[in-house]
Amino acid sequence: MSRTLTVGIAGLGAIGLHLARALDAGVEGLSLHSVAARDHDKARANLSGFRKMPAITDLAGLAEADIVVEAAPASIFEEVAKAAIAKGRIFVPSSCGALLPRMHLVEEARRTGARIIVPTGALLGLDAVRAAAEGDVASVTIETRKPPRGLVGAPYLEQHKIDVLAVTDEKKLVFKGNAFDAAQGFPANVNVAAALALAGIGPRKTMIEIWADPHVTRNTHTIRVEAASARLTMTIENVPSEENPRTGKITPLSILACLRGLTSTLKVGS
Ligand SMILES: NC(=O)C1=CN([C@@H]2O[C@H](COP(=O)(O)OP(=O)(O)OC[C@H]3O[C@@H](n4cnc5c(N)ncnc54)[C@H](OP(=O)(O)O)[C@@H]3O)[C@@H](O)[C@H]2O)C=CC1
Ligand SMILES: O=C([O-])CC(=O)C(=O)O
Repeated sequence: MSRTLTVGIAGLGAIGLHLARALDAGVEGLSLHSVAARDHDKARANLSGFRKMPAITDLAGLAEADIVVEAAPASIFEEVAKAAIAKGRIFVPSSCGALLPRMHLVEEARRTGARIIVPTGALLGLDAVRAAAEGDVASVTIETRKPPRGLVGAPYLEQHKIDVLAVTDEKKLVFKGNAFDAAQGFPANVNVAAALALAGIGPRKTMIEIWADPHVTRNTHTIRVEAASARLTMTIENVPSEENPRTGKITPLSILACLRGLTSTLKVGS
């Protein structure tokens, strides 16, 4: 019989709170152990209806759990990651764009026996991309189209004085480049490109276009892969979450599915 794995969650926002609720409702093989939040009073209020109250801890305290899920702003990614990896835990990052310039954490995990498991998150088809990348891949591209409010606040837009809220008529290409640069310029908007890059041919070769599109209501991502084994064209249209329009509602569900796969007897997909 496999044992129950405990879960700690950093951040109780669009991803973290939904995931915490799902775990509290009961998932075989998993138990919610602790959460870290910026505002503990708000966290206590959010957790008040829970069947079993998790500990409210600081970021380092999360590493007492077997699995640490990071669901917080990218700015605190390293603190969460380092503590979990130092203790040899399973680290599941949401802000996976923040992993790209910190690949030394993978080396550190190798040393401590930790695992870093990047969930598919708001994207799709990473099983097929990983499979294709076991063979020869000529190109991987992603086109991201979001309602303008889903891009507000990105440092790249501020640096280039692009006011996405003024995009009300024609859709506008606001960024074209590689996934590494996109993750720096849009740390809260294109984690999907980082996950795709890690699944496939890496952040410098994975190319992305980001469009502010007033005609879409959903965060829409289209992946195209040209490989020796297959040609992939896949689109996901994510319903933005109420709490954070940058984040698709599918993201906490994807992380839950990922966590379930860590303990389930029957696992589907690679
Ligand atoms: N991999 C993927 O496919 C996706 C990744 N993401 C990424 O996941 C991350 C989380 O997204 P989302 O849940 O939408 O973000 P939210 O902004 O909704 O939630 C983040 C939470 O973190 C909390 N927080 C802020 N500072 C700290 C701190 N020092 N310690 C503990 N908690 C803190 C915030 O609290 P407060 O509100 O009180 O400040 C908030 O509750 C983001 O980096 C986002 O870009 C999002 C979508 C898809
Ligand atoms: O990748 C992200 O950070 C979020 C995103 O695009 C989505 O939720 O569709």
